[in-house]
Amino acid sequence: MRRRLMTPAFHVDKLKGMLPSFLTSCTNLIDRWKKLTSLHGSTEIDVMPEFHILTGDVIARTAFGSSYEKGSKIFELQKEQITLVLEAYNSFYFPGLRFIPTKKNRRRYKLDNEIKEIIRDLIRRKQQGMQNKLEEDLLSLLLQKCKLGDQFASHDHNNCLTIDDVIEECKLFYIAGQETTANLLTWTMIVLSMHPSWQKKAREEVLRLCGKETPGLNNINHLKIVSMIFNEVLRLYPPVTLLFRYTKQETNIGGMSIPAGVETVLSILSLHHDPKHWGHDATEFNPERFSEGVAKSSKDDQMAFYPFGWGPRICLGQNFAMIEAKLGLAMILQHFSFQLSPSYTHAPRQHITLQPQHGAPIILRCL
Ligand code: HEM
Repeated sequence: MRRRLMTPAFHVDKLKGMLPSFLTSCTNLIDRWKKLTSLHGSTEIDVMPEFHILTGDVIARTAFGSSYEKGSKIFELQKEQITLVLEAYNSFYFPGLRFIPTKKNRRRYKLDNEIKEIIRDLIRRKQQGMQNKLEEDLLSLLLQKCKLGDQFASHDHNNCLTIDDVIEECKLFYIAGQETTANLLTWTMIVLSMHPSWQKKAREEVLRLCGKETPGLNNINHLKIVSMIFNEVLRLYPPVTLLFRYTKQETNIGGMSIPAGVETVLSILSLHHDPKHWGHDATEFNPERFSEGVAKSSKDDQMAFYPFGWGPRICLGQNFAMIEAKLGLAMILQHFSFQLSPSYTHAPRQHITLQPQHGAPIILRCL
């Protein structure tokens, strides 16, 4: 039910309305990089944290509209919370530990309350503002789906979101949308630095379609080479490497019977690197394999490409992420050329998402 109510917020028409927010964040990134390169015409920079700033900024603006600064504060707190949760996950465990008021647990409760309080306050303000004019941000769109009656009730309603649902959705936008898209852009910069001929092809395409003008939805939709590159990066370095499914009832998959109550794991990473589907060059970067589209990309024409999952739980933010990534990369290619720093070490590691373990130091040159 939550998914059905959330889906319209990611409809292409709604994404069009969010374009100014995408462009503001991308322009801020380009301006920041221009300043950094202004003295010598070039500079070395770790692009991974840069893309975290970009994608966090995009989500804060698109999720919270005019209140994006408060939204950014939520994300900062959430980042701290995720770090604490991961620490707890990786440390010694005994039942009930999370209820003991240790220093870290107290900090986690405090963060949780603070986040919820800021979101409640944002919702209150939005609801007051919505009586005057409709905003196009995700929070406003979700609130239009809420018949909250008692504004701060958290009991279940039929066919609408409760205030607690809205809070959870706001948190999910950030968790699902920030790091994944930042990783896609980070790996793309790394791979295009390793393969300068593809960097050149991508830049030529962007300049042919957009010149030096700020790109819009019309021209980014025609970026074929850039799309092929993104697909190949998503195949080799999928930000989400595993999909989990729980069998509610006995299920048959490919002739194998799986009883109810079993947690199954699909390794997207293994599937994307399997020579059976991708041929002898499965581990190599070759965007040409996507030249006739995703459906014809694998050797045996069997669908073996699942960076956004599949089926009823497929990523809701897929179009959102691709618009953001295309705008960001197109603007970077318009303004900079780039190569890997000699200090770069290639070490992909899975840390929630697939990331370069030692960062992505890149030398940027202003064009
Ligand atoms: C390159 C970027 C991204 C990748 C690779 C990615 C990948 C995924 C994957 C693999 C899933 C799980 C699907 C499944 O279980 O079958 C997922 C779910 C989800 N993603 Fe994304 N995602 C990306 C960006 C985003 C963005 C930008 C947003 C929102 C702004 C977003 C929102 C969501 C949501 C809400 C779900 C949960 C859907 C549900 O449970 O029904 N994602 N994503």
